[in-house]
Amino acid sequence: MEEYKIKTIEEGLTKIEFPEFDKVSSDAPVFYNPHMELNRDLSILAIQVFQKEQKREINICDLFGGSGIRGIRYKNEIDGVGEISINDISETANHYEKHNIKLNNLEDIEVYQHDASMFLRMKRGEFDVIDIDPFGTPSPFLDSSGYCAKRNSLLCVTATDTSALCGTYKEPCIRKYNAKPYKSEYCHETGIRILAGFVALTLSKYAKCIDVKMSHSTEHYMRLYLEIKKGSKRTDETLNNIGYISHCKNCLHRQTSNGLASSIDAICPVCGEKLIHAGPLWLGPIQNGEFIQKMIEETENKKINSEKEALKLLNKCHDEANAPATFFDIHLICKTLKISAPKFDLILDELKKEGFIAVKTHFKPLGMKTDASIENIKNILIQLQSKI
Ligand SMILES: C[S@@+](CC[C@H](N)C(=O)[O-])C[C@H]1O[C@@H](n2cnc3c(N)ncnc32)[C@H](O)[C@@H]1O
Ligand SMILES: [Zn+2]
Repeated sequence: MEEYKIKTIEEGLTKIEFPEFDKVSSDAPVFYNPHMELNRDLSILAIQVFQKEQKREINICDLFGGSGIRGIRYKNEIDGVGEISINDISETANHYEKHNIKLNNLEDIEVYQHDASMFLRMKRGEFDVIDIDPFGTPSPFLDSSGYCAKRNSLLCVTATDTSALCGTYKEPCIRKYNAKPYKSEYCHETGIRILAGFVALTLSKYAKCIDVKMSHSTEHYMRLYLEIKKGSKRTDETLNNIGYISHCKNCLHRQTSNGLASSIDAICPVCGEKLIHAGPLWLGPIQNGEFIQKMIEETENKKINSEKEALKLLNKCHDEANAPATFFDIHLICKTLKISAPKFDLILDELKKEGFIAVKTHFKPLGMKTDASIENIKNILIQLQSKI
């Protein structure tokens, strides 16, 4: 093994060492990204909540180990964990994973060197939690995850190819997720829904289906926490959540249509312009309020460095749980109306007074989720503007 200058970091209760590098990149001898600490902290909360709900010891697979930080933190910081399997295709990564297990005095962690898909194929039904954290897209590993995942298990999925999911260019999204994206003001939500839809469709061939417990889009990545259920009838039912979002870029109206091959309106019912479609994607819930509330409460029991940021995100995701798909960008609507934006909280209050759901979203600082129509929203903005 080559001699490297070693860097030591601490996350939660865990200490990790790996070869120092100048820039976070897949070229580093062993990959470590400090910007993913929030992702790892939230994973600890989500897996702990899952373990408590299951009321049993859980075995976890850290499929793309890198320095081993996830698997090692999961063993060190989550109660009720049995065996951990850390896998990575890189021999250097394996070396540091073993080193870091010793550094933290841990037992019941095995290190493997396999291609991720091969590993999942070999270990069918052995894991209660599978954590997929690859470079870029998780797409090539989802089929074997579907094959491996057992009934009532948790699948945690990271995607860092956000430009594909958000539709900066549509071809990569079609290639990787077999879905057409659209780069609207709410494209990060469309991206999460495309990812969830692709997982649901991929797993369905194994008669497995998803129940989204929590999801978020943060900085350069998206993350999903999915409880996996089994059964063909159940899977058929959840596939009713697959559909399309249609958007009018003239008046900003949007609508959803469930079903893979259902008929979709071509023309905006508000202004008569042509609608643009994104999908197939997941139109079912992408936040579970009860699960997220338990994650919020779990922060009391854990030492996480990102606590403030984690709580801010979790509270917003919690409030989004009962809101409909997509959100409105207040600045963009005001721009089309050629008025200045009233205070955000005033807009939310006014919509709520009129009986609508109106909440902020973690996706965008001035994003608003509501069941009000674009016409309702515009009327309220004009009324509030006239009072300024
Ligand atoms: C994004 S890093 C993992 C980071 C780690 N989970 C963390 O939180 O720090 C991706 C890792 O996957 C490994 N890898 C790449 N292709 C793989 C494959 N086909 N099968 C298994 N591991 C792979 C790389 O060696 C790298 O360590
Ligand atoms: Zn329109």
